[in-house]
Amino acid sequence: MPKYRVLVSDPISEQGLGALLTSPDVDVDIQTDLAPDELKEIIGDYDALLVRSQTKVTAEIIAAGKNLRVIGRAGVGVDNIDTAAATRYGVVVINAPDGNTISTCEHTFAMLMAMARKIPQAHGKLKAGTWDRKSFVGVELNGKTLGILGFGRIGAEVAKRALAFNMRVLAFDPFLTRERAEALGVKMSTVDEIVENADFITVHTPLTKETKHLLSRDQFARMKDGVRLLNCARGGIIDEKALAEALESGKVAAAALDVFEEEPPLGNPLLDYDQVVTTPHLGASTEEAQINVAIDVAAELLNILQDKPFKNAVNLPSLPGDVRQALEPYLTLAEKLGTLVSSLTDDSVRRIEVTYAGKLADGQTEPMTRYLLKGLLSYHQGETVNYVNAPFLAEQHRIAVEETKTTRHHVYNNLLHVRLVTEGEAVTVAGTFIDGLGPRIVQIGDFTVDLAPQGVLLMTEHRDKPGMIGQVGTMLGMAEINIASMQVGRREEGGRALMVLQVDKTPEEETLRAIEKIADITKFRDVVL
Ligand SMILES: NC(=O)C1=CN([C@@H]2O[C@H](COP(=O)(O)OP(=O)(O)OC[C@H]3O[C@@H](n4cnc5c(N)ncnc54)[C@H](O)[C@@H]3O)[C@@H](O)[C@H]2O)C=CC1
Ligand SMILES: O=C(O)CCC(=O)C(=O)O
Repeated sequence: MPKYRVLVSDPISEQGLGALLTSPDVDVDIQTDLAPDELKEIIGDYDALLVRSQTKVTAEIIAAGKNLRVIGRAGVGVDNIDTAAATRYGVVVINAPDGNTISTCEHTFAMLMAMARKIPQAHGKLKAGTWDRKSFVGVELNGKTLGILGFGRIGAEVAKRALAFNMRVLAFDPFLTRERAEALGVKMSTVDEIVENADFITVHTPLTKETKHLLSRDQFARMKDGVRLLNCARGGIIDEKALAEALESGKVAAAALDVFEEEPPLGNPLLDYDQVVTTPHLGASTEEAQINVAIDVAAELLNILQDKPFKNAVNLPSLPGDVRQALEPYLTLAEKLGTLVSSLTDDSVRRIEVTYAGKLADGQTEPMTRYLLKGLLSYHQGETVNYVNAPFLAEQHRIAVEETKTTRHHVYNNLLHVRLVTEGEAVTVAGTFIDGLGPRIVQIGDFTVDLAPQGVLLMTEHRDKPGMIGQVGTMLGMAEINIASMQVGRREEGGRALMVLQVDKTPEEETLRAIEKIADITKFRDVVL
């Protein structure tokens, strides 16, 4: 009996979806002609939704997806998915960033050459019966300067091909380093340098607030006369109105467009210009790319559904496999400490102070804080909290999160210390990971303890006096609750003391309340880790 239901709502290569289609855990429904209302009506039945670019995954659809855990995009751009809404609802959004790089790069290059040699125009005229050799004089690429805005996967592949055609390549990307540019044989440049010096300019960024109209009137005014532009990334990176004016004036000699601000671009005046070579968003439309992206997204989707590590989440910071593996034990520890510290107070939480000490301070701490918040918030909010939405929910509850790192600790090689500050008090726990022993809780409040973070914990704070352990033990015995292990600690003889019992199952409410009422027990808590 399959455990998970996956809805595929756009045409995606079935060959590539093999891993999903053959998994005994998964039931796949392919329905590629759903209207938005129909999708909204049925999405509640599915654990995962798999789309290409046609399906608009709006906040409304995500809200209706009561069981939705993951949305997969068979491709790179996720602008058809409301990722902010997905984060709010704790739904992971994944994409397939590698599978269509080469196809999109090759398409860009095909467009570049088609534009330079006016191939589509000449083709059309000849097919219409006219042998015209005068109207289609083109330009060579040899020796020309190509400016690349956005030097990620596709931009870098375009550069390699341009260099093979003996072009000079200028590149701008906020993450491009001089060393990498030099190694690839391109010149690291500013946007202005590209705008002012390039014969051809191609954009390969995502569409964001910063890249919207990256090339607009101001930039066109500073370009070389007769510059040629390409957009095989996202409509809107080049300002379409400004482009139309620049084509009109002759400033821009030609443009090659695979993408548009509105798709399909019905009535878009750019389609009327003879100098515009165009395709209907075909960058990734090859047999290979469609199989590759489907394979990648199917594998990741399955990983998420089966709670295995995954890497291509768009709304979660990505962790290289080895980093994730090294962090794994601490992630579990962090989540358990979050639950434990939350169980120690009933007040509303204002601030969480997390200290990463020893070797924990050397690496990435964000994932541990995320897991800690998940444990902490789910103590009160249950299953609505997950690793995706925990930081968002903390922010929404106005819980301040403060991280401190200190590379040394006088006792432990690694220590995760959590102080939770509420309106009226502050409670503290700490844990460590000991090789050969596993995760250990080493501090509860101001008491030193040593216990594995697992199972049912009963914790009392009481006055240190004879008979306290016996009274609690007797009550548990009468309720047939077996004690697996016990820790006691005290500040000083006759002073405040702590008892932590690990028991085999959670006692009934009346047993818990009876223990709580024992004279000299000042605080009593139970928690399942
Ligand atoms: N036409 C089509 O069918 C396809 C289009 N695409 C689109 O191509 C674009 C690039 O894809 P990839 O190279 O795979 O992505 P990528 O993530 O590998 O590269 C994008 C690069 O843009 C850079 N960038 C971001 N903001 C920038 C800015 N303001 N100025 C300059 N660079 C900036 C990033 O640092 C990154 O290196 C995406 O928008 C994607 O959706 C991708 C595949 C197919
Ligand atoms: O699915 C497609 O063909 C569109 C590909 C695309 O634009 C992307 O991957 O960003």
